[in-house]
Amino acid sequence: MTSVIPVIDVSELLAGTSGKHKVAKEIGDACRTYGFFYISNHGVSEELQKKVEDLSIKFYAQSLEEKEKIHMSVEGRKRGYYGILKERTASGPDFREVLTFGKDLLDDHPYVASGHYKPNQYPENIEGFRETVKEYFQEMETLGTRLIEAIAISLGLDKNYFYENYTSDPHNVLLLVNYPPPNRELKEDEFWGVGEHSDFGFLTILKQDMSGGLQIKSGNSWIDAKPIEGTFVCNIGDMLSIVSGGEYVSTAHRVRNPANHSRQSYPFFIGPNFNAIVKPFNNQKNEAVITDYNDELTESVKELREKYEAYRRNVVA
Ligand SMILES: O=C(O)CCC(=O)C(=O)O
Ligand SMILES: [Fe+2]
Repeated sequence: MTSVIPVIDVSELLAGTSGKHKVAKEIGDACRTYGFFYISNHGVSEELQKKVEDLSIKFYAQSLEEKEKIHMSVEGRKRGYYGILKERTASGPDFREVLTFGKDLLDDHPYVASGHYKPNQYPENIEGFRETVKEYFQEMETLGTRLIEAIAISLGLDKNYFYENYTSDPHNVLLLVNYPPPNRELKEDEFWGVGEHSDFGFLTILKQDMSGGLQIKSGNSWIDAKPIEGTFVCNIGDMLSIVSGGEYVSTAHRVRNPANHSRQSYPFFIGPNFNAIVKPFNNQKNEAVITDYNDELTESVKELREKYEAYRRNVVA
C-alpha cells in the first residue's frame, strides 16, 4: 500500500450523470486497497458543517456537570454524552468525550415501543442544537445512501442491493467527538484519543477538523489520514467487509490529538437494519451457517423480530 489515500470527486455520483460509474469504480478500487478514501464535492454545505462545529464546541466548553445532564445513562437512553476515559479500545481507555445521536424513530416503531430504542437527548440549553444536528444527520443519510449505491455497483450488484437487503431502515449513528489537548504533566499524552480499532458497521463518513491525528494501519506501519479542506474521510466497516466476502477491507485506525487545542471530529456510522443478518453476497455456504445461528435466537428476540417485520411491511406498504 502506498501512503496516498485517494480523494474521489463524487459530484457526478450525486448528480446521477454519466460519470457516476467511473466514480463507483474509483470507490471500489479504494475499498479493496485501503478501505479508506476521501470524498470531495459531496454537497454538504460549509455553512451547515460550521454550524455543527460551533454548536459542538459550545457544548464541550460547558462544565462536566452540565454535560452530564444528558449523560447516556439517563433513563438508560444509550444516546447522549459520555466523558473522557470512559470508553475503551484494545489499547486502553480513550482520551476523548463523545455525544451520540441516533435516528428519531416514531413512537409506534416496535423497537421504541418495546423499550429497546430510546429517544435522543439534545442539550436544550444550546439554541438551535436539535434542529442543526437533525439537519446534518439527514444530509449524512442522503449522502450515505448515494455512496452505498455506488459501493453496490462497484461490487457488480444492483444499485439497490443494500437498500433491499439491509438499509431500508438503517441503524445510523452520528457522534460529535471532542479530543482535548493532552496534559503532558498528567501523562495524558500516553493515551490514545481513540485506540486502534475497526468500525463495525457498513460505512463511516467522517468530518474531521484541521488538527490532524487520524492514522490508518498499513501492514505494520501507520499512515496519516491528514485533514484535507472540503473533504470527508470515508471508511469501510466490518459488516460491509463481510458482505463483500472480504474483498473490501475494514482497516484499523486510531487517533491522537497532536494539537495544543481541542480536536473535533464528527463520524457518521451507517449500519444495517436492526434485524439484518449480515452475510457475504456471493457465499451460500456462509449463509447456511448463519441461518443455523438464527435458530438459537431466544423466544423474546424472535417475537420482537416478527413484530418488527410486520411493522416494516406496514411502513413500506
Ligand atoms: O476522530 C476520528 O478522526 C476518528 C474517530 C473514529 O475512528 C471512531 O469514532 O470510530
Ligand atoms: Fe473508527
